[in-house]
Amino acid sequence: MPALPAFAHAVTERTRTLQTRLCVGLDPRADAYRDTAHLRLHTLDVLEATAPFAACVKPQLAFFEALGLPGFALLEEVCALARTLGLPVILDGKRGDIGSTAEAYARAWLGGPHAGDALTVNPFLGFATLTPFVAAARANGGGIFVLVKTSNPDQNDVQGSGISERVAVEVARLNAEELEGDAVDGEYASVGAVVGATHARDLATFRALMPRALLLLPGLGAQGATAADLAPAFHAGGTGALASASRGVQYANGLDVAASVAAAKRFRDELNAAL
Ligand SMILES: O=c1ccn([C@@H]2O[C@H](COP(=O)(O)O)[C@@H](O)[C@H]2O)c(=O)[nH]1
Repeated sequence: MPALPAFAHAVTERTRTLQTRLCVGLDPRADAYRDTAHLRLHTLDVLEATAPFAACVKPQLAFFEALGLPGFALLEEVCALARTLGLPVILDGKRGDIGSTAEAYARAWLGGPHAGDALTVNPFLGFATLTPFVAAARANGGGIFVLVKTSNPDQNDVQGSGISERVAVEVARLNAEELEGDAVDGEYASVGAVVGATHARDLATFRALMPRALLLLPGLGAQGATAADLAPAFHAGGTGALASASRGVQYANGLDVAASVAAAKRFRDELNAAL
């Protein structure tokens, strides 16, 4: 059997060791701060203070890109601090394009100077768009999370009528190709899937369709999803999924970092209680 992908293994180990299934999202919005220096300090503070309750961290690239060069510098700092804290980094960029451009995105975000351990990927251009991302993830011991069924209510406009299920089957195919042989409980391949925590009734279906995929479940907190509904996304032993909250942690009570810590701890505890 090939070596376990480092990203999936690291997340699963951290889940087991720290007993947390929470992914802390960082969406540093410029209008919440006096200036970029203030944004930088608060974002790094939130990351450091909430790390003990987190299985991983998910910076939303849009908020860093919106800051221009200082945003890229901050992203590097976030990734470096996360590594120091032992936190795997999922970059939420939702990239995807025709082959040559997808290759450049994959080089940039899964191997370049601002690289994370994993990246969210949009399959809308067709499954071939996934190829460079899958190759980069496998080569670097990283991961990707393919958008299967996003958390927003209007996803159905595009993802309904069986589209999400088709993408899920492709994710499962890629993972079966990677991890040959019988499934071993608690082992996951490089290709994960985004399934909104807001779709509680569909979680069991997507869990079954993609047995070797880590599921990233955004929508906890601000979008109304609650930890109590998420048990079907997990395997026995409580592995296989990461529930993500961004505003609900970073801005739990304005810019009060103690409130961010309390929120992260509460989400962690609620997720554990739901299993
Ligand atoms: O289906 C998806 C995929 C990604 N997101 C991103 O997650 C966070 C959610 O923020 P909250 O403050 O926890 O609502 C944000 O960066 C989204 O772009 C998502 O919401 N849904």
